[in-house]
Amino acid sequence: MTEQLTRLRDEIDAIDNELLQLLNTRARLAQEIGRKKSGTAYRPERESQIFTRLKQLNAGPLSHERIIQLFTEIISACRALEEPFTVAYLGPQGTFSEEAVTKRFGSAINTLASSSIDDVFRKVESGTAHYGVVPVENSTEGAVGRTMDLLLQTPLKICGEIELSVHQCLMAQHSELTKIKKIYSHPQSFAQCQKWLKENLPNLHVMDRIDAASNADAARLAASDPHAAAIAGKKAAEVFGLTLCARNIEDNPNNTTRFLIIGTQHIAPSGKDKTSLAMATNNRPGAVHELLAPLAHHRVSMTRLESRPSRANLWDYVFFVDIEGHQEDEHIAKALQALRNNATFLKILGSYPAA
Ligand SMILES: O=C(O)C(=O)C[C@]1(C(=O)O)C=C[C@@H](O)C=C1
Repeated sequence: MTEQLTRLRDEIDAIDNELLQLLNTRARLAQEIGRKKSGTAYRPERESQIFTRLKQLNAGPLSHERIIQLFTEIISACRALEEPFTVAYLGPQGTFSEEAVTKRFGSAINTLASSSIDDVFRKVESGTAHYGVVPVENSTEGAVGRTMDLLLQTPLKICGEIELSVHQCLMAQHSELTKIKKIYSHPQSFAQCQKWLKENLPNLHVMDRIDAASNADAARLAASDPHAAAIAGKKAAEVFGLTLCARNIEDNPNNTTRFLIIGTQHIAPSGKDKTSLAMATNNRPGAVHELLAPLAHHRVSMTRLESRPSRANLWDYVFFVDIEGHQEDEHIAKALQALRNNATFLKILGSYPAA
């Protein structure tokens, strides 16, 4: 080893020693905050402010994304010292929902894989889990109707949102593509990877594509067959001990799924928030225009508008609206009051930091 290399490694050792001390000092401060504050340890508004500040300060060479990932783990470890908590998500293990949980909460939490979106809501409502993570919309597939229907009925609040780039990978027991005779995946994932499959595995017939209940299930099946591969997220490869043969094989690299964090907690303003609402109005010409007019009047930006058939009456609709701002911001509070006067039904689903 050259002298220069030894010197550089000595410098890294010295920095690691400092980092170690600083991390434990940070952990002790978090413990002290945990003893002093009332309520739960998880404060998404504070975490969002920390990330915004770090992104502003970060001069590289580490990317913003890497910095957020590293600090998510640091905060996750500190939070766990304050209070361990459990997050339920749409399972099985190895799904994109699980990736979303780790992206936001880090790995120092307990997770509970649940069999359905209903089951995630039930686990949080009954107190079995402190928070739940459910998909709400995908940039190519659209809204997840079941999540929206349950938001109408539940006493729970939206406490946060997570945006996850959905990257599909081909995985198998080995990386020899020539040995692969069949592929398992969820039909939606097959649809998202058509072009790659045609170009890279042209000898595989459509008949050799076998639908699975979920991507994670596909990975589980491929793990027991040396002639099979699966298309799934990279988390599934970790869970089932598979080799990644190809990454990012989706036709549209911007495919994103948005998840909601649901819980019982009221989230304080972070300075960059969203508020989600569900509303209904009379079924007559111009009613929707009138209903939403207060948003324009109070200069509130709407980031999403989605309608769902109401379960109560045929041809009645519920409108799901996301706006920029927190319900405690003055102009938002005024707009909400005006909306309440116009609507036949209004439910504030939650105010939370924007992803
Ligand atoms: O500031 C707090 O309330 C903390 O508990 C500290 C801390 C952190 O590690 O920075 C940990 C958990 C919270 O979700 C937010 C921040």
